[in-house]
Amino acid sequence: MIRFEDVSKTYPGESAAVSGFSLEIPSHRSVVLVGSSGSGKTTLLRMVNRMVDPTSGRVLIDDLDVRDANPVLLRRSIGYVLQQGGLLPHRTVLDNIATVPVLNGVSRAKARTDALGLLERVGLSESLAKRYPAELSGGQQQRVGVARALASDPNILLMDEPFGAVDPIVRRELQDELLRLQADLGKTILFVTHDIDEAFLLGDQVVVLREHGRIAQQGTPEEILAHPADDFVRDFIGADQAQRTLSIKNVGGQDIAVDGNGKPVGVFRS
Ligand SMILES: Nc1ncnc2c1ncn2[C@@H]1O[C@H](COP(=O)(O)OP(=O)(O)OP(=O)(O)O)[C@@H](O)[C@H]1O
Repeated sequence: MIRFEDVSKTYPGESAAVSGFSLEIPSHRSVVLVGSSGSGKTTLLRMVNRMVDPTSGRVLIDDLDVRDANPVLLRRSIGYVLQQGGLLPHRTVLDNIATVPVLNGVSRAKARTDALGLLERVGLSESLAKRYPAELSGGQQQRVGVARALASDPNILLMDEPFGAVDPIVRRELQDELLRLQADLGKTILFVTHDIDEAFLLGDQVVVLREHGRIAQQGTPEEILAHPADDFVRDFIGADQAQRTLSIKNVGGQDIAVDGNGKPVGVFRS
């Protein structure tokens, strides 16, 4: 469990990036922070592994104040996936994945064998193991980034716009892969995005942020979609947009769903 207790962060010379944010992320669940650029998402995520220390308030992991943890060991114990993969350019795919286990004292041979298993887990062929990051597609790099984050078998995964830089089709594949992995592994995931559709797809709970990390609404995707808290949330989720407004049309005895423009989007099955 991760708990943010009334945390604020003001960077030197700036107005508050985050102001009075509190949230509990239950173990084995995925929570998505979604908000516009500058709403404080990355700042909040980085408070968990102490890449950012709050100006006030505290962050707890299973009742341990992260400020009492050694930052290096804390970071090694938490998986972290970034938008650009964050892979080490001069290390092969296999050694990128094996890096943290080796730092944690696992033998290089075992770490490499485990890394091969992880490649398969994230849907990559073993034939990529000896390549360097620059020899991979963007989507493959992100998969390696996920494998690397999983390598030390962390309880917590922090994911900062991990699929933001790939095209929509690859992005959808990566999202499906993450859902499959999460069904298997049950990690505690804190995921950051500015894409509300991604948030609804991946989050057990979704937290919609306004500026300064203020929570506009938190709930399941269903709750937020069914009952947006206010006009800010309604606008943010596009509740009134044609593609979210569905109705039923009967065509030759078959019920189909059409959006607000009358465009068919699906079929009802009994
Ligand atoms: N190291 C820093 N020094 C000064 N100001 C910072 C620093 N990091 C972030 N900020 C500021 O804090 C605010 C929140 O930034 P943050 O990156 O947390 O937001 P975000 O929601 O993740 O944005 P994005 O979606 O663009 O990544 C912004 O106004 C940003 O300019």
